Amino acid sequence: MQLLPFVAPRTDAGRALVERPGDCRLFIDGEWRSPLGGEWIETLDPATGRPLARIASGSAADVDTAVAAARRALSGPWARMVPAERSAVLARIADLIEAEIDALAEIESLDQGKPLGLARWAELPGAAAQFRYFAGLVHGIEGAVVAPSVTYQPEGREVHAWTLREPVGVVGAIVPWNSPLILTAMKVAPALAAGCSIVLKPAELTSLSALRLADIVARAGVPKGVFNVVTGYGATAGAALASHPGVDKIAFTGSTATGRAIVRASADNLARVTLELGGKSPAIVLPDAELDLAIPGIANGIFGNGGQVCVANSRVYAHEDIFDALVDGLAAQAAGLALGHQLNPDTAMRPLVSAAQAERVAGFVDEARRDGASIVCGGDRLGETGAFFAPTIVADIGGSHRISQEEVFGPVLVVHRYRDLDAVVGQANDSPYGLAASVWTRSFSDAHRLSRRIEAGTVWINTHSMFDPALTIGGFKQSGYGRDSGRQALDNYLEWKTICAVV
Ligand SMILES: NC(=O)C1=CN([C@@H]2O[C@H](COP(=O)(O)OP(=O)(O)OC[C@H]3O[C@@H](n4cnc5c(N)ncnc54)[C@H](O)[C@@H]3O)[C@@H](O)[C@H]2O)C=CC1
Ligand SMILES: O=C(O)/C=C/C=C(\O)C(=O)O
Repeated sequence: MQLLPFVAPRTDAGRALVERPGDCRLFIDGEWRSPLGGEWIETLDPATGRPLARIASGSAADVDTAVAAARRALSGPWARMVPAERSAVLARIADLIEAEIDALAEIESLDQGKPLGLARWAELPGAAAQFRYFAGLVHGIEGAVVAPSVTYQPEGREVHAWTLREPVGVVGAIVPWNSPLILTAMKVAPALAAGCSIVLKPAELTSLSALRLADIVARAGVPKGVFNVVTGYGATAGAALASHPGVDKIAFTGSTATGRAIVRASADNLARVTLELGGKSPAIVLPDAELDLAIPGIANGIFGNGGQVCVANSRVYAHEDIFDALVDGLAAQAAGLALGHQLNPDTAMRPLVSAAQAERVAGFVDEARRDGASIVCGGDRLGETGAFFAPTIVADIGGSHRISQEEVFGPVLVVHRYRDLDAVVGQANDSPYGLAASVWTRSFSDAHRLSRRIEAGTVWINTHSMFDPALTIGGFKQSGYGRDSGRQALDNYLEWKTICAVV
């Protein structure tokens, strides 16, 4: 298959990555610093395998320095800033992301492999929107006046009590590589809004947009030490941050296995932890579904961003009356997706984040094939670097097979046929995960009843993967705990303090 070719970047930032790969240092205490251990990691364009930059490989010593800076910053001007000022700084971050969005989009697209249009028109506006939304919520941080019923106050005195919200302290934010800047914004915006200081550890494959964000955050007026970025591997920089006694809270998005490791690493410090983990989200298609909506919606939910989306609808349960029409329609959508370099404006299906990820995805599909599954379309790695994976539909495989149960994190859809709606709810819920689901039907009453029975943090009706800063997102079961986005996310970064006074 012919892949759409590389197209030269249009911004200075994009051209610099392609033409002059340089070194990207750590951002600690308001300064760019070389890693103490002197180690670097090469970051590649996943489509071509060509180097874009070297990022610093942060060590435990770098994490120590960053956490110390973040602790000092907690008693600095950021914590004392009045809400209107802090809100204005967050809004300025949003303004700067928007002003520099073309450069940021090329950085994100080249580094991560996502189509330029997805970065430019969806994810980066989404990142700016997170900062704008939490800029608004800064004004809503408030406690309550409480009327206690205690009877043991001294004669003639009164008891007055009230609650305050205070920043939780130093936040260690660890984010993955699938949607780097928006997932970073989902942690950093509410943490800043709450008055916390932050040490961010981006994914080693995709750190470039986080480093550009550090520059933006500083220019927006966030004081030094409040926002620090330590790039590096999970096993070194990530593990050091997760176990650091100076960190009050860990906010993590990534795999369930690493989520467990983070809980273990933070246990001795009893750091507060929120986890947005893996998923195996089902789409349930009823016999009366509008296929004109369901086919492109489900195709986008699994093939968009190469299926590297935590909420991707990687399992479909289609009623037998519409199964063939749905699967034919999905296969036609898959066939219409042009694979190519992420900067090519005609590319719809991008390379996966790395050749290793494509290899992992191929492992799932090959195993299903060996176990008797039908490969309706796709099924193979493509391209010079092997990072491309064709959009794939797998049928005729049981619900307990690994490909129906585990997070593949690639453009691979498993389709199951059902007859009985009650039984299909059980099948949809037969998963260790509970991140998201969708229901496709013309009957709002069926959709409403089903959505109450599905074990998932989000249930979409006649759509999938619809994100908004105001809509909280997070998992049931082993998809994690705590929430990103929405008012609920702000709570992750705030403590309650009770004041009780005899007057
Ligand atoms: N649900 C989601 O949003 C994501 C799910 N995944 C799943 O995980 C699979 C493997 O991808 P990985 O890159 O290995 O995911 P990962 O969960 O290990 O990586 C996410 C982040 O955690 C960091 N990390 C890794 N080990 C760590 C540790 N011991 N302590 C602290 N931080 C650590 C990484 O450096 C990265 O910044 C994917 O194929 C996919 O199935 C991966 C990324 C996101
Ligand atoms: O585009 C958005 O607004 C959010 C994207 C989020 C993901 O890709 C994810 O959580 O995996």
